[in-house]
Amino acid sequence: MLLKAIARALTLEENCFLDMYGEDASMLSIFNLYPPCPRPDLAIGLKPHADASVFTYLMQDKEVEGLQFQKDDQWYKVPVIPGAFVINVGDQIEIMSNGIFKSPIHRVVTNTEKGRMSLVMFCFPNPNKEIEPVKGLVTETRPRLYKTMKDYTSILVENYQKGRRPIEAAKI
Ligand SMILES: O=C(O)CCC(=O)C(=O)O
Ligand SMILES: [Fe+2]
Repeated sequence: MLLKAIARALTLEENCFLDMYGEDASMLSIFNLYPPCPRPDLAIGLKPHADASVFTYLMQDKEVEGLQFQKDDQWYKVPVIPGAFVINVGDQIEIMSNGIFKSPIHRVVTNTEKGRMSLVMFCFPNPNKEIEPVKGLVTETRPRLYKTMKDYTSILVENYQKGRRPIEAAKI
């Protein structure tokens, strides 16, 4: 649905993202638990990162804030809206859209009072499937910015603990 909507928003053939994503895609679900922290100034809940997924569906704690997104070197809080999903664009949409959709940097901060829980669901194509910028988004004025990639999750694993963004490995 979302992939079709993105294609239509860019006036592209509506299956162009979906065909690359494939029918045997997977979803990885993780519960995150952030206990209260006596020194939020010293300890981060989740360090700044961008998601390696195509999309991420996030169900936040219904009471406790903590998620922040970075834009122009500033951090912006995501408000708590009980029952709402936050849908985040991951690195693989950045690649497929040739950089039109950006996979944003985000982090989770702790607080002294309350623990926080979240449920994240990452959508990944099959690791054998190749992803690359869709043809309709590569033009003379907007050259191709990313390589053809496969098994992007393993590129994340190679780079994450070294503090490097996996998307850098995909850039031409
Ligand atoms: O806990 C959250 O609100 C966000 C978690 C997150 O960004 C992640 O697991 O990638
Ligand atoms: Fe994340």
